[in-house]
Amino acid sequence: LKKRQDTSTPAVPYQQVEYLVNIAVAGQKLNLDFDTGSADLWVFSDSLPASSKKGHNIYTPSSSPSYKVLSGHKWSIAYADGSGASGTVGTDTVTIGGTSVTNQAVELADRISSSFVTDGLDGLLGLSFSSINTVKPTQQKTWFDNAKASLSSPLFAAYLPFNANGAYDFGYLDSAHYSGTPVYAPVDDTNGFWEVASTSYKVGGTTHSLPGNTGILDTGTTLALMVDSAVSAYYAQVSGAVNSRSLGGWVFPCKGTTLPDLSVRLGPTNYATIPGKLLNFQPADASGTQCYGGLQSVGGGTMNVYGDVFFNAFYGIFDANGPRFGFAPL
Ligand SMILES: Cc1cc(CN)n(C)n1
Repeated sequence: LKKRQDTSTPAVPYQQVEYLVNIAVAGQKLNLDFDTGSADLWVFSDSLPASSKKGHNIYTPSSSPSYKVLSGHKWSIAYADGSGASGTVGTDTVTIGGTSVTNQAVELADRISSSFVTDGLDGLLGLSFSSINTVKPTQQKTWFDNAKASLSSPLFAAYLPFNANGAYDFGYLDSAHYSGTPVYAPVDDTNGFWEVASTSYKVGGTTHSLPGNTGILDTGTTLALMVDSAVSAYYAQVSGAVNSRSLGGWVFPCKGTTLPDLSVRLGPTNYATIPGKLLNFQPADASGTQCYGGLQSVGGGTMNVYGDVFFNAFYGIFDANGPRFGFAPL
């Protein structure tokens, strides 16, 4: 698994950093973004315009003897960051690590939004619940849903250390990827996400309650996105922090700032503490004067999004038995 840092200045509320994993679709190797916040497996296909295909690995169904068209099926997905893709559907054998799934729905993109052209990925592999897969008229299952019966345990775990190679462990927990003992929170899959109760947080020695709030564990989102009251309370602890419209979110002086830790409650009991040093995402402007925060606003609603910033601090365990989400410090 390779981490790719998107170094462009954020023009949108948060950047997409891809965790690229090499998978083989019928022997054709592709770098896919493993996304626990969506349920579609889609790939750059040869039906894309030549300009979109440049620099990418392209899946060519015609050169795969095991590919079958899923006739009359279409898909179309729109992500929270404004990106999107759509196309047709087939099935093929998809192998990750040592596990192959035959007749896996592989969604062929014939249209993709511009951000995917510049990103180093060749598609996405959805790892949320299959209930939000976008294929019509017959909804399709995720690779994990199809694979889990053949795994030693019906779980996978995300190991995504900051600025280092990471891994996804399917079917087992790798003790080299975490410390201590994992703690677990019940998952409510009603919305198709790995969603847990997240009703309070701690910053600067104060505990703040967020009655009725939840959080989704989303490896496809780069940052931690929380409701505005929490984001304001956090940056109130950071001198010089401002919410900059022009820079696309909360920024603070790069020089001389020590960011506070942020503890978020996951489930009924446990808090996960993200060290402040992981909450400095990147310089927000060419001069490097202002730095862009790893915590940004989720916009409206009561659902926080715990993205890669969270996984930079915690091994994340997605366990279909329950379902439940476990975490342990890296
Ligand atoms: C492409 C993509 C995936 C996600 C998270 N599920 N976002 C926000 N964008």
